[in-house]
Amino acid sequence: MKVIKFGGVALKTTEQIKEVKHIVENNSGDLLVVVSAFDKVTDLIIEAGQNAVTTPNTFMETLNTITEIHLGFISDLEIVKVEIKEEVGQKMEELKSILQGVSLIGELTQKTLDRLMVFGEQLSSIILSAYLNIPHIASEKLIKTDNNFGKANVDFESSYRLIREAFVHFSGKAIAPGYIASTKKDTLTTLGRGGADFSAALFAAALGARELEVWTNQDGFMSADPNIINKAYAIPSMTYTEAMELSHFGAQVVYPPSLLPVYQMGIPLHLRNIHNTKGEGTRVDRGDHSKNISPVKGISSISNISLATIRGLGMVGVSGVSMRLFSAMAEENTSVIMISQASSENSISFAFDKNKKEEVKRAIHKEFNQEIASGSIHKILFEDDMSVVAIVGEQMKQTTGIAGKLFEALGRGGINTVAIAQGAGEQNISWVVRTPQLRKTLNVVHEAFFLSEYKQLNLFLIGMGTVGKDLLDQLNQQQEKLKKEHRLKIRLAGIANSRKMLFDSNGIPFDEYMTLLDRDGEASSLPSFAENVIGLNLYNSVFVDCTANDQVASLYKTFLENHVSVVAANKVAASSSYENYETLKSIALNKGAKFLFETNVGAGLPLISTINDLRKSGDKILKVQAVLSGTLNYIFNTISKDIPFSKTVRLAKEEGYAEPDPRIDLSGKDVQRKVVILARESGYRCEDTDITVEPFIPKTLFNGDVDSFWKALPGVDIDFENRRKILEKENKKWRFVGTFENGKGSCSLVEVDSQHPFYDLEGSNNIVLLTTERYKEYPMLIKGYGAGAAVTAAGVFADIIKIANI
Ligand SMILES: NC(=O)C1=CN([C@@H]2O[C@H](COP(=O)(O)OP(=O)(O)OC[C@H]3O[C@@H](n4cnc5c(N)ncnc54)[C@H](O)[C@@H]3O)[C@@H](O)[C@H]2O)C=CC1
Ligand SMILES: N[C@@H](CC=O)C(=O)O
Repeated sequence: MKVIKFGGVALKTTEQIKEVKHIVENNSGDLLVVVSAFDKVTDLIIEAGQNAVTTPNTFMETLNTITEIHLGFISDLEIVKVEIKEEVGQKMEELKSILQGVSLIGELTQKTLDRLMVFGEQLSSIILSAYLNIPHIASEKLIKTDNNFGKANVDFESSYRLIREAFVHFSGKAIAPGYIASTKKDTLTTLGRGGADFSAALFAAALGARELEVWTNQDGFMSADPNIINKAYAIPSMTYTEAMELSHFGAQVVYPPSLLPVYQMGIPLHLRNIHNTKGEGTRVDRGDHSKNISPVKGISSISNISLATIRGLGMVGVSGVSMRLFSAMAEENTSVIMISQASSENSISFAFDKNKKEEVKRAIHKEFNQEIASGSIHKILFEDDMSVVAIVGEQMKQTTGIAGKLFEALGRGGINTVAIAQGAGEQNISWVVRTPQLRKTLNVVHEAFFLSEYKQLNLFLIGMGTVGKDLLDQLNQQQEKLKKEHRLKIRLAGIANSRKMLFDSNGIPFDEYMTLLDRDGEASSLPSFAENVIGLNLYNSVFVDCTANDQVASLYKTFLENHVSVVAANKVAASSSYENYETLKSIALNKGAKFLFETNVGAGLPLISTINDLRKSGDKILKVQAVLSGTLNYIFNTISKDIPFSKTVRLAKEEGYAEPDPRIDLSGKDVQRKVVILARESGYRCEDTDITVEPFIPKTLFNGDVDSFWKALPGVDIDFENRRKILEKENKKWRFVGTFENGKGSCSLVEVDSQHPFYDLEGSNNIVLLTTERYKEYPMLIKGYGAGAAVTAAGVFADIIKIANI
């Protein structure tokens, strides 16, 4: 014998019902088909009952809809038996007269509601019996319950006996309505919403079925809620305990009480999807599932939860507090979904359905009246808009590090866990989060336990000039390699230039971003960019700043506070006031985000990271002497009798070395910023006023706007040429040198001879001499390209990858 159950969602359309017929016909051997009401019918019956109470006769409209649904199926399924139409007509008359009674009395008791609701399953089983051409069995006569109407408790012994007696000579196929039952005195009852699963499980258990197959519109138990996680997949197999745990914490695949009868009798449960009949579904049985790759089987979650916390020193060491609390909840018929109690016992928190808040309040105040009055319970706190999330798996108890991995992932995702619980059975860890963080929580945990094959970063980039564009090209070229060799996926979730911005949480293709930005982008606005980044709430979000803009730099604080890491090519933030620099660093630390700006000094050269590594290993930076401007070094290497100073500046701009506003380079400001950043990273509380700058061109050039600067610039060419000739004769070179010692420093143009370590410094190269306690006599030397699109973009890229920790 096999039992197959079809839920209402699998009985939604004529096509689905035709599929049901295939499934039934393809099952050879003895078969019992258990059915729910047709889709939506139970809800319509409840609606009709409620209408009957409030406004007499308005139920007729709903009743007509119910009639139409059933007659519609009879006609579409081409059921020609006249008796079926008559039987359905009779049932509808019966239903109507009960509704009229409800309307007259103006009251709808749970008992009467049960009386109404049985019609759904009765009608569907009558029609399907005719369509499938198999006999119909009256389940209500075989499943016996108490009179707890609405969700009656099953009398297993009597039910099993009656079912076995009814089937003693059975062979072939039959159909039975699910959900409905009756008391000892034959009063009709129901088994609770979803109870048709339960009926099927009772039949399967009583008859020792070889399998119970349940057809819904889902592929089975999923690794996480597929409405939230689009990468969720069906779990092929699991134990009864795992299924029970997942169901308890919100996985709505099978009605949880149904698991007990099949578990007790060891009957395999197979969950299938009517929309995917070829799919494997999920098998729940006593088999050994320990060979599964992940010890965590699935994640489930329940929203619409409230959390109550009771605090009081008077609870410490007092026995029976929990017992009293939960008995009080039981008296109010309130189910406690999760409990968390600190070992100090001075507080206990529990999660429950938010609709039960009044009952919970009443129960606490009634039970702990005296303790509240005496102050031994001093605080009762209710928090709404909560969700409970659980990871479930029987193998979790044999695996160390699950909790560590879970809470590390949550921490990195910036998710605050409000309460935590893990039973001694170690088959689940459940925790409470605020509902707005639920989506991110599920993503983070799903990735940590199920998709750890790939790590994903979500990038948001502002600035698509020299550096930004090159970065996007490099990301495009490297993406496959990163996926293959490092299991890292980089998703471009948002971009902006000064005109437009575009977001797509599924990823903007790296090779099409400009076309898409132009076509679909909205007007650029920094506050709205930040709102989008934070609103999207994607895990592993990274903001990348490839502008030189101070307004963009002012967004970092908000990003870091919201656990979005920041990678900045822009030097404004790290060289702003020490207070701001320190604040950003400490927010990043506290929020588990990263604030990285390696390219702020020496472009792609590993300067900041080297200084950090030296300091972490106990070294102390004593002095730094450096050439830090790619632009200036290029200018002083390029200037000649044929190429005047003003032209070298233009060339530096064209080469992509100069700042968007080249006056920042020529004024020495850019080098001053870099020295400030190096001093700070070396551990000194340095402000820009601690680093003096000696200008080498007249300050008047910096008055006015950039256009007037370009116009005035050739005015200094003759003076420069005269100075250059003398320098050439002396076989010297100009180097703009930045230096600091003990947190104080300077930037100035220095003439170096061929003996000087900075003499041979080609093109736009930078050089840095680090004198430390360990590198004292022979300072450490770092040298190489100090500006330019490719090397800077590569430096930004390296910072991004550091965030992924691969
Ligand atoms: N070019 C280089 O060699 C290096 C540059 N950097 C830094 O990288 C940053 C970018 O430099 P480049 O790419 O060379 O400059 P760029 O001028 O070529 O690009 C900057 C881009 O930012 C855009 N932008 C400015 N404000 C914006 C806003 N509010 N919203 C959207 N977009 C905005 C501009 O339209 C421009 O396209 C600068 O902070 C620079 O100091 C750092 C190391 C080396
Ligand atoms: N304008 C800068 C670019 C790098 O920081 C320079 O020329 O060094």
